[in-house]
Order: sequence, then C-alpha cells, then structure tokens
Amino acid sequence: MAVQKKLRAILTDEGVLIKSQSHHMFNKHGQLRNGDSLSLLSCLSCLDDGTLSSDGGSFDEDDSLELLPLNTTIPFNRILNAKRLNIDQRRLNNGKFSSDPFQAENVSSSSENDEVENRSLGNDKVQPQPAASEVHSLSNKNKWDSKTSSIEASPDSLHDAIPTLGMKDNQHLIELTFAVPKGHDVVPQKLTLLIDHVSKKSRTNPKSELTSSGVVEEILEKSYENSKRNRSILVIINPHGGKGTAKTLFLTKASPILVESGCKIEIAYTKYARHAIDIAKDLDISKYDTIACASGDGIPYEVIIGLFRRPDRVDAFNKVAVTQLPCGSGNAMSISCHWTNNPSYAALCLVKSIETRIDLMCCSQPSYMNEWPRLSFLSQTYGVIAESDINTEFIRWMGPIRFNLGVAFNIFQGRKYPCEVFVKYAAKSKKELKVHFLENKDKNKGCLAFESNSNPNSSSDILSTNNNNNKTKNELSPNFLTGDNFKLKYPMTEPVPSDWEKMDSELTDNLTIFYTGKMPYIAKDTKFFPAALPADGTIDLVITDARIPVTKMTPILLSLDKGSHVLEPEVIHSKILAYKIIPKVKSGLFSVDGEKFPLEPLQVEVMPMLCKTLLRNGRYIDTEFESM
Ligand SMILES: Nc1ncnc2c1ncn2[C@@H]1O[C@H](COP(=O)(O)OP(=O)(O)OP(=O)(O)O)[C@@H](O)[C@H]1O
Repeated sequence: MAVQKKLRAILTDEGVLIKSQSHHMFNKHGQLRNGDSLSLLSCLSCLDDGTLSSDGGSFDEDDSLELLPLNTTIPFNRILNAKRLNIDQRRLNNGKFSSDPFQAENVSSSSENDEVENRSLGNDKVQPQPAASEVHSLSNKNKWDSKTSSIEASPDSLHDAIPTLGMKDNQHLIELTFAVPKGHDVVPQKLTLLIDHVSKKSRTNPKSELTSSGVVEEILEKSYENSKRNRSILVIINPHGGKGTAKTLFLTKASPILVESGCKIEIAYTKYARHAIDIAKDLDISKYDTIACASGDGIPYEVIIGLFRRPDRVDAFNKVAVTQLPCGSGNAMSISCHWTNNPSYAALCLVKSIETRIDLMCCSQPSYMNEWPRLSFLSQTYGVIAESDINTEFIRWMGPIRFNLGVAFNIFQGRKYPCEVFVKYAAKSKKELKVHFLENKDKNKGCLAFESNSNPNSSSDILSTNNNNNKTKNELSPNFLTGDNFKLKYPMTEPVPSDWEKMDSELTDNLTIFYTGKMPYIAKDTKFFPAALPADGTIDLVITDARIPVTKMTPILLSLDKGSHVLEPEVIHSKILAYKIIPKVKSGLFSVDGEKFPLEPLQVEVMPMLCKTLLRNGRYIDTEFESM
C-alpha cells in the first residue's frame, strides 16, 4: 500500500498541527479506514476529557468521529511521547536504502523505560500493550515492536515513502504517541509524521536549525510543562477492590497510558487487609517518585499511614507523591484530584499532573494515640453517615446506593447522636467561609513547580542545586518538609485550649450528621465539601441536627450531588483548624476515610501541606462553589 502523502505537520503553540488533506479516514469506532493514518485528530482540539461534569454526573463522550475537519491539532496536553525515527539522510538523498534504515529512538525515555519492570515484591510483569488501534503512516505491513514501543517500517514501505517524503533539512520524521478517546476511555495512539520544523529559535534566526532530537525535545517539553516526565511508579493493586475488578481495570485501562508515556512501573498486590501499610512502611523510597493506588480510597489511606510510620518519614513525604487510579468502589481521591472516576483518564491526568502538597488531618483517640496517631486525607464522620458508611457493608452488592439508602433510613427514623464538640475555627460563619474560599482558591500554595526536565532524573526535587549551602532548590522551598511539620500543635493529652469554642449543646445533643473533610467529593455523586481546597490549612466542617424537619432534610440530602446543601440555613458549614468530639452514645463508631474507628473521644488537627499528590492543573475539581 502506498504511503500517505499528506502526513506532514508543524509545531504550533498549541500542539502538533497536521497539514493533511485527508479526512473520512476513520470509522465511527476510531479504527483506520484503508490504512489511512489520521484518527480522531480533529476531535482532539475539542476533546472531551473524561472530566466529571460539574454536577458530578456521567462522563462526556463524543463518538461522532466522522467528518474530520482539515488542519487538526494534536494538543500538547494529549501527547504522551515522541520519538525520532532515524533515516540515513544521505542514503535517502542518493535513493539507496538499507534493509533496516528506520530506528526508533526515544530521546526522552530510554527503551528500558518502555518496559514495565518487576524487580521486587514478587509482582507481575506487564508488557507494553500496542495501542488499541495503532496507526502508522507508512504501511500496514509495518510491525509493532513491543520492546521499543515503535513501529518498524518494512523496506517496501520505504520505497513508497521516500519519493513522497523527499525530506529536507528542516524536516524530521517523528513518531508521536498521544491519547485519543475510545468509547468511555482514552487510549494511546501512534502516528508517524514528517514535521516541518519552525521552532521559535529559527523563527527569529532562520539559519538556526534544530536536529530531530531537538524537535522531539521541544515537543516533550511542551507536552510535559509543569509535570514530571518518566515517573517511577509503584502501583499498589488491591485485587479485591471494586468488586474484584481492580487488577483488570488497571491493566487494561490505566497501564497502556502510563507505559506509552515512558513511566517505569512496578506492581505490588495487596495480599491481606492493611498490607498497603506494610508495603509503604518498608518501601525502598529511592526507587520511586510516585505510589499509585489502583484501588478505592482505602489503599491511599493505608499508604499515607505506612509512610508516616517510617523512621525516615520526612524524606518519604518529601520524595514520594501518593495518588489514586480509580479502581475501587469509593474513588473520592481520583474524582477530587484527577477530576475523573475513569482509570484511563486518571492515568492521563497522572502523567500530566502538577505535583502539589495537600493538607492532611491527624486523628488521635485514647486507644492508639500513644502508639501512632492516624493520618487522614479525606474525612472523618460520626452519626448518621458513619453508621450508613460502615454498617451497610453487608449490602455491598448494592453498590454506592446502599450508602444513600442507609443515610435516608437513619435520618427518617429521627436518629440522634448526642456528643460534645470543641472547635478551633478559621472561618466560622458562612460569610467568613466564602471570603476565605475566594482569598485562597487561586493561591495554589502547595504546587511544586518543575523545571524543564529533559533528563528524566533532573527534576527539581532531586538535582537542581544552587549555591546556598549546597541545598537543593527544593530544600529551600517553603514546601520542603522538616520534622517540625509532623509535630502536633494540639496533643490530645493536653486540655482543650482556651481559644477553642464549645458548640451549643442544644445542637450537639440532637446531632445527626457530623462530617469533616479535606476533599470536595467523598463519593462519585456526593460533593459533600464544595469549598474544600488542597492547601488552605483548614478542614471543612458540616453539621446537621435532628431539629431540622424531614420536609427540609429531604431537599438537603437531595442536593448532596450539587454541593448546595451547605447553603441551606439549617446546615452548619465552617472552616476549622482543629476539633475534639466526645460521643455520648453507648454504641456506634467513627468513620475515618471510610475505615471504622472506635467510639472514643476523637481529636483532629490539620497538618498543612504534609502529603505530595498529583492534581490536574494543580487544583481540585471545580465545584462551582464560587457561583453558588
Ligand atoms: N488481599 C486482601 N484481602 C483482604 N482485604 C484486603 C486485601 N487487600 C486490601 N484489603 C482491604 O480492602 C479494603 C478496601 O480497599 P479499597 O479501598 O481499595 O477497596 P474498595 O473497593 O474501594 O472498597 P471499600 O468500599 O471497602 O473502600 C482496605 O481496608 C484494605 O485493607
């Protein structure tokens, strides 16, 4: 089959612009027609990105891939990798070809990075998967080479290619890998392009030429602006997570995106409950910059606890980012941080994300505080929701709806959970809270900027030094942790400080919901903390009591998906720094990040910017709280 003549492209500020005349090349499912090479490209510029819609509902998708307009751009935020394809120019110009004139060469990531590694932990090895519908511009005789993640062109295709290509000095044959939507997911796709390079440099100085490696580097720099390339990831899979589908979800949906992006991956499977604590506690942290939990929210909770129990916890929290690939039943971390509940889109967000420090919360209760206080990244709750979260486990088969049913059942039964609550406020009234939110929402305090990291190991957190006492730039950053960051301000062993307020006992004796949290979503359709911010140094508090009539409680519960429940006058909504809650009931529990905690006094304080995680655009998902 003849090579397509029109696969030429140029770099623009937005991405790689295909200067092709071809259209109608793909069928509705994104598969090539007649070996044509451009797929879905026009959709990329207006790409639906798997982000939850603002109401937290289903994913958008655009399956209408026909009628591609001309001059489409592959945006940099979709580009996973670029490699130059070596052609011996002289031989090309002389019209002679070797039998193997093409060699894929990855400038950004060594070929060993293209393989998923399996060095320890007795884990599975994952081979890079060819993209679902691979595309190559030269010929359908070309073969996928899983070792180099490249496409090998057959000599025949070169005969076809060369007269067409007729490469000039400023033209470069580049294999581009980028993410395209397919059904509900996003999958890697490859395309070989002849790029006419007009770099910014050569625009001002037409004589300055870039090599092919330079072109690849320019593409990769723009594709990974503010993000770290070639992450070294430990993926922890809870094989029981998400009704037993976590492993399959990871391998089929997330892994291809990570592998094609040049990430180095090792996999550990949890073999028993709480195994992830031990894995994080005993990990060789020098080997990884990221721990990705292919699970629900239970595994990131355990990983954070495990890191905290290490003697070198300061180094561990400085080095490793903890993130989630949503493969469990409760994926609040991914929805809040990657803005999606879909593992393939979350993987794309992971590779494109901005490393950010987020606040954690430290929980103390008498039965464990002398041993290890517990860190919590998501929430603590007491009352109706705690009971519904934990005590509906026996109806797990119902899925997330079991939780809503449990809440409604307990509320309409008029159940109360008397307690005493002491609070250190940061913004007590709803008006003060709004001011706090508006002042802090754009500060991006915890964002850790990356310098251009052409060398995979040269990210600012590892190497970039300046002359100030030979400290790394990161060490000089206010975001660098020291032992002081782990010290409690308010140990539970001391009396409640005098500047904490005791909440009105009329309210707390009638309490139904006590809920504190740090992330906006606590479940897929539950935007419980719409004003939560990653690193504002506060915890969001929401309280309701049984004096609210059922007629008012119903609309409150029904607005949890939109997050507007916090606006209801009957609902208490504050920003706080710390609290102590003393339950007065005889039986019951706390739920911390979805885990069962004992019914004992609980004291919690915010631990500012303790945990490195990965946030899309350095922010939590937009909750639209501002315009509520
Ligand atoms: N091999 C295992 N056997 C038993 N329990 C396990 C195993 N691996 C992990 N677990 C436990 O499973 C729990 C839930 O993990 P995870 O959050 O990943 O799943 P999930 O599908 O979201 O479920 P849940 O809704 O219960 O949170 C954790 O408490 C963890 O300790």
